[in-house]
Amino acid sequence: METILKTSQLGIQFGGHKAVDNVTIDIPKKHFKSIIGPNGAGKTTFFNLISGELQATSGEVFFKGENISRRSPVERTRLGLGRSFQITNVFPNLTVLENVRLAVQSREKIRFHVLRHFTSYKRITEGAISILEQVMLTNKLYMPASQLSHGEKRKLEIAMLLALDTEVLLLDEPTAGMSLEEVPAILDVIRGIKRSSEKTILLIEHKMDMILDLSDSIMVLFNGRLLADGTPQEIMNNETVQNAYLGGLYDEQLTMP
Ligand SMILES: Nc1ncnc2c1ncn2[C@@H]1O[C@H](COP(=O)(O)OP(=O)(O)OP(=O)(O)O)[C@@H](O)[C@H]1O
Repeated sequence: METILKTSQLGIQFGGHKAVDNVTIDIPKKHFKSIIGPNGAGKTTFFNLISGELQATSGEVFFKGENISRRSPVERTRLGLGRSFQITNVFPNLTVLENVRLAVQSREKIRFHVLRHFTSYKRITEGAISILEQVMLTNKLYMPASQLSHGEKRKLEIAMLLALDTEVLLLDEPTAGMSLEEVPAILDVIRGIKRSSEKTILLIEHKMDMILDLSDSIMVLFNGRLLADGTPQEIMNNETVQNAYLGGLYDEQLTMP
């Protein structure tokens, strides 16, 4: 399968600390890759280097063969790399539908570099509703965003990311801060996006059940370095990964209150 995203010896240093160190990966189109590793391993920093929030101090990022290492976050979004916090913030007093409609409108602006959009109100509303169907929020269309539960807010964030309609989605811990009861709903949403679309998805998560359920491949970061990259089966059976991360993770989960 054709490569859509590639990093080559990518790295960034903060002071003397290499937060991401020499990471080379190749992600095929329509692939689902999860990124795991202990706290502080460099996962979010790696996302920031891909999305352009941070400029690499070494190495390169390629999107569809083009070196995008010097491009801004907005330019990268325009090319097709979407990350949830790049989009307009959620407006708490606006309804769910109004928020997603604005996100659809902002896509038109990002795409066509224009300050005024000429797309019809009806088409934008229909687009927004179809995205809200995907994230299972159509029962909350007219609820102000501020009144949503935490889990529903994360669904709204995913909806606003989908509204950008980028080929690559970067999801950074979509279940963070959720109650255990809310997790299956987000899992269903992500599973649905994976099943029904042409998107390439990169997911940072700590919940191993979810990762194993969704991933085509998993990369493991440890101290900024790529410790392993392989199928879920290969990663689960990898002794180095077991020793460095998975063993500890399960101990942690077992001792959690
Ligand atoms: N802007 C920054 N300035 C200085 N240090 C930073 C900056 N961003 C990240 N770091 C450091 O880089 C390392 C990697 O952080 P990062 O947030 O990428 O880890 P992570 O794997 O996403 O962790 P977590 O699972 O806790 O979210 C950490 O030591 C962090 O303190």
